[in-house]
Amino acid sequence: MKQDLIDTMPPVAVSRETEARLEAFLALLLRWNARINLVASSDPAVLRQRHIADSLQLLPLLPEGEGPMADLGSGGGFPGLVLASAVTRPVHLVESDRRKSAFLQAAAAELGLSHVKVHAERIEAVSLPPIAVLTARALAPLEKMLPWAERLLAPEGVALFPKGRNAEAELAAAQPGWTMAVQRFKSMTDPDATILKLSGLRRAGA
Ligand SMILES: C[S@@+](CC[C@H](N)C(=O)[O-])C[C@H]1O[C@@H](n2cnc3c(N)ncnc32)[C@H](O)[C@@H]1O
Repeated sequence: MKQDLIDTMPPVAVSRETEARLEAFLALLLRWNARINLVASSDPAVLRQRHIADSLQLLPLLPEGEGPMADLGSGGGFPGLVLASAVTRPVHLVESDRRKSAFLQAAAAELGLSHVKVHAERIEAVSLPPIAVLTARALAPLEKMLPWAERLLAPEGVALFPKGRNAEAELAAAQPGWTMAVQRFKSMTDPDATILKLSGLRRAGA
């Protein structure tokens, strides 16, 4: 496994249009969160920092171009729907929980994000076009996600996985059986977190 040193994330600026979409998204999230459990906190300041800013920091790491993106286990829309508010490429959100996927569908419609497609099904079964950039936050250990990533990514595709303090342990556990290049980026929103950028993911010996 090729490993690169940690890079520091650049600050993320978004357009006024995206900011307005994110404010509308926040209002919708708070409304739905009163009925279904989408996020633990209902404090707008916490949601802006811990969820919206945390998701937006992936923006500068997206590969160039308009190749499709997929976010696995999107939950309340993090990071997938937040990123979709700032990009024009097709975005697939995969979320098997029916109530959460209904929220994602309603949010995409209300924000006018016609490039978003919500898949209310399990990652293991979902059928997607070859994916240029795959994201997943707080979903599963790397060991479990790599086979999903391998199945869904285009040959030149990259995966962006925000990870907590166990990032290195997860990498070590997942390493046997895979070749890939790994870049690490320090999270701007959580001093203990690292964003892993994986490319060239292949089964060892394949
Ligand atoms: C802990 S939540 C994280 C949600 C969001 N990514 C975030 O960071 O706030 C994990 C989400 O993944 C979904 N999920 C877990 N396993 C899944 C699977 N195999 N297929 C589809 N969705 C799955 C769950 O329903 C849940 O909404």
